[in-house]
Amino acid sequence: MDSANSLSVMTEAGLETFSPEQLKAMRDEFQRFLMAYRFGLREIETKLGILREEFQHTHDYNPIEHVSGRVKSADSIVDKVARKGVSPDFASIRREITDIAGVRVTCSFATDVYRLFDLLAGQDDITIVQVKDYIAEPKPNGYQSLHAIVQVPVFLSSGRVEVTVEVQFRTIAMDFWASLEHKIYYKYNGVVPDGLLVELKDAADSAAELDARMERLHTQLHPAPQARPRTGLTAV
Ligand SMILES: Nc1nc2c(ncn2[C@@H]2O[C@H](COP(=O)(O)OP(=O)(O)OP(=O)(O)O)[C@@H](O)[C@H]2O)c(=O)[nH]1
Ligand SMILES: Nc1ncnc2c1ncn2[C@@H]1O[C@H](COP(=O)(O)OP(=O)(O)OP(=O)(O)O)[C@@H](O)[C@H]1O
Repeated sequence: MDSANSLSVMTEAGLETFSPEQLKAMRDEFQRFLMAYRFGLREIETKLGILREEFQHTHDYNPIEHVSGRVKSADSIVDKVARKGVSPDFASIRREITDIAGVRVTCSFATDVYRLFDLLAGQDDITIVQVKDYIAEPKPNGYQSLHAIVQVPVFLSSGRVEVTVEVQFRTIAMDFWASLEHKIYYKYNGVVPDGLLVELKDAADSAAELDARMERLHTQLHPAPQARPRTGLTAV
């Protein structure tokens, strides 16, 4: 073994030494593991892009303000594996860490949040693993969003794999609040002073009120479409 380039690591089995070839194989396996998540992310982004474009064309209305996606960094995965006490093997990480690929869909109105969720969830290649509705039941700190853990098929040269993706649906106001709260949480290392927590909860309530007002105004501008007289024509 080329001891100059080998690496010794203390594992549960004791001190283990890895050769350069073994290290390269581990790196390749990790890259392949992450690659599937990149493809899964792309599939979901494509589905959302299609819904957005088709909705604009058919209804002259765009329910999506913004879509952002990310694959968790290696450091962030390692941190989360340690924090949650997940066994450090690919099968366990795949099963337990469900937000390695994540997409955030920002809509103008809460009705669009649910509409988008229904349109994505209703697609027959999408499997819904879990839904958390923090809009119907906000977190105690005021956080609101609709979270869905979904699986989407990706076709690799080795065959079909189901990739898990976390999709967060929220309004602009919810997103504004969440990004500020995230910054505050990190600035105070998770120990936010009580006064700030109260202000944040108050701001979340104001954001929810603003959402409700904007939705009411929007409904006046765009009343729910009336049923059209039947013409015998079928729209595609
Ligand atoms: N800013 C902000 N983001 C949140 C909050 N709660 C959840 N999120 C976001 O939503 C993600 C998943 O949250 P949950 O669906 O509640 O998942 P969980 O059960 O807490 O599991 P984790 O993925 O371990 O956080 C987080 O990684 C954040 O991106 C919150 O209070 N503030
Ligand atoms: N589903 C998602 N879609 C898009 N962006 C996300 C999603 N989840 C988190 N992010 C963003 O990705 C960035 C990196 O986050 P990271 O993956 O390190 O941690 P996290 O998911 O926020 O938290 P945790 O590791 O505790 O689950 C942050 O700016 C975060 O807001």
